[in-house]
Amino acid sequence: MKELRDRKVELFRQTNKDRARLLISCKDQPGIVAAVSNFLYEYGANIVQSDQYSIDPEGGLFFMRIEFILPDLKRQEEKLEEAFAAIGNQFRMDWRFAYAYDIKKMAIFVSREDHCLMELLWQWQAGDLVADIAVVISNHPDLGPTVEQFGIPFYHITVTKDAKNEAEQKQLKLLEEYEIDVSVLARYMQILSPTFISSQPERIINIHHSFLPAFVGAKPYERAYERGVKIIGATSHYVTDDLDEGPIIEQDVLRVNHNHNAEDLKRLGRSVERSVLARAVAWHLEDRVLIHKSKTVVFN
Ligand SMILES: Nc1nc2c(c(=O)[nH]1)N[C@@H](CN(C=O)c1ccc(C(=O)N[C@@H](CCC(=O)O)C(=O)O)cc1)CN2
Repeated sequence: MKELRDRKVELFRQTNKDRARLLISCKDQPGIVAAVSNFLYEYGANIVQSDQYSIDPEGGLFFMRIEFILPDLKRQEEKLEEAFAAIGNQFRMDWRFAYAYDIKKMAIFVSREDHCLMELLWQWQAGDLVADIAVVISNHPDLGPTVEQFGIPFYHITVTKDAKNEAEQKQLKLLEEYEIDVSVLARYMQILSPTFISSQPERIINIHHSFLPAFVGAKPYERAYERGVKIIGATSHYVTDDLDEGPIIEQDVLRVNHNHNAEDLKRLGRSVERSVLARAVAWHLEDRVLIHKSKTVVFN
């Protein structure tokens, strides 16, 4: 299976060696699309996907994701970005280029529940999730053997209420050592400190096992059962200091009824959690998610 994955990743790299994405947000005004598309045309690029969105009522904000092919891209990266700076300045843009061949390094944090972790590992092993899953970190030892079967390093770092900071320092050291681009909390049941979050801004993705904003925090299924809900759900969001209130990337729901107890809700919810997290992670890896204040624009 490793050979299959390696072949798929290498094929992805070859197929996408000239593919780049340009992500833009700025104050909406006439001429942006023309200026950007003309710049790419004059630079010899072929635009293969272009999405944009304007929020008028909230002060006229413009968001754009444009995907293009530019022959011999790797050699032109620096000059391309230097040349685009003039347009960025002209429209006062927040902008960045992302390159498909820069496959993101991912850390997965997990506690004891394995379903979200396994979904990511299965998709990664099949080559469907294009990431370099460099390390799995857990506050429990249970999933070590499972992870190591995939050939991925596993670190058990105990987290206690009295020594959370020490644990986080060890975690952060690993993220630095593995040069992690994105961390995924796959049912990781520890609240991260502001210090930890600020070291990875807008690069920590969580799966919360409820249809937020309902049932923020711990034990959402038990609370949903007590409330007598007819729908359960899952929400994937970026992690911020405000628990489970970060920008939402993806959500989904499932109908339930009076026949289902709390354990049934957990069982039924697991499939929703897995698919919601996998979509959210894939969109982040493909640079399809733009964040604005407490919300996202997802060009999927
Ligand atoms: N700063 C943030 N940290 C985390 C977030 C977040 O949005 N901001 N999301 C959570 C995930 N989560 C629900 O999805 C969650 C996890 C843990 C808890 C909690 O109360 N944990 C206790 C310890 C519980 C235990 O030891 O089993 C705690 O940390 O004190 C609530 C919600 C991940 N982290």
